Amino acid sequence: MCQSPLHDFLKRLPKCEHHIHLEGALSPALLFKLAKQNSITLPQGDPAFASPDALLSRYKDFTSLDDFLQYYYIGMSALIHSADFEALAWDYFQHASADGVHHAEVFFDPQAHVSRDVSYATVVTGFQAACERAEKELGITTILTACYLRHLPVADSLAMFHHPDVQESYQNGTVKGIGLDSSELNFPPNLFKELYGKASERGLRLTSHAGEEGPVEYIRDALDNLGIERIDHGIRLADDPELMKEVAERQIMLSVCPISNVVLRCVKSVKEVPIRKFLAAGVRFSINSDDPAYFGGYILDNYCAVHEAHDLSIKEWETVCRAGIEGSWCSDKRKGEMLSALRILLQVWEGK
Ligand SMILES: Nc1ncnc2[nH]cnc12
Ligand SMILES: [Zn+2]
Repeated sequence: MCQSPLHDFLKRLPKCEHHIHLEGALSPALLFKLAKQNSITLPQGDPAFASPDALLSRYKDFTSLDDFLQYYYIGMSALIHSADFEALAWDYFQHASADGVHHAEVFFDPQAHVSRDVSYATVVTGFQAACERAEKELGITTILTACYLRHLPVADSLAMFHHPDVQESYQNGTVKGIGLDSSELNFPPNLFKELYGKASERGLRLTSHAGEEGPVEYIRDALDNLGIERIDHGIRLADDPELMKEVAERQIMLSVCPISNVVLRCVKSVKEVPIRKFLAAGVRFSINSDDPAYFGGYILDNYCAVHEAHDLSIKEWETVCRAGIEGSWCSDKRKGEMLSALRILLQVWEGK
């Protein structure tokens, strides 16, 4: 818990999370439990896999995005049955609820499972069950977004997109958007122009990681060639004031992940995340956890870290919270409910 007098206020803000990879919510404890249940052998040669505690310690030492990703993909090897995916997502939703999340737009990586012979239907059935439970038991509304892996050949992403089960999930609305993730450097967004064109024709929501480890030119590329309506991370946007102005004018939201940026060494500290530049330029952004089980912080930890580093006023927190609600892909009715919750919180807080 942070020491700020605003901790309770930050916790009670009606938060929307837009950047959380469900596979990144796999704690070492759950990973080891599922690996045992499913008779999966974890890498013997790496001392990090000696125990859940050893793995947690290794997570404190990531040197780059790719260094993290090797553990992220190994971790997934423990996920086999629908019930495993459901347990994973349910674990995340419970954390999210405790942190004051009202609406969560969650990523998953279909290619990383299908390549291990775990079917798309198995993955989606499990995640969807947890989403339904989150709405019923925790009042959290959800949207599932399928991310495509940019380190794999483009043809793989197209084959996945056209798979009948994937098309069915887009048709019936179980999965509403697509994203692009994994290793960023040397995999510019324009490689995936055809994929995004097809997704746009299908009426899907479009987002992409850009400007995390990669340069600001990848953000321009993703906007121009993929037609994205949201930018995941996007911290390099501050390197190009003209583009920053355009993103602000077009009301394109960034899903910023401050603790992730520090842990993966994209910045030296949360102070270096350009929160104040974005606020000054009118760039809309939300604050998110990315891969909470790997980076040691869920969404509220990220809010607290931003507060500690940038000392936002109540008015500025209102701006951030409102941008997150308005930039969500849920219905206007749902946005209205969250905006009322924000209004009520602000009234109560002013009266204190
Ligand atoms: N931070 C991140 N960047 C790119 N791909 C990811 N997949 C999971 N987390 C990621
Ligand atoms: Zn991410």
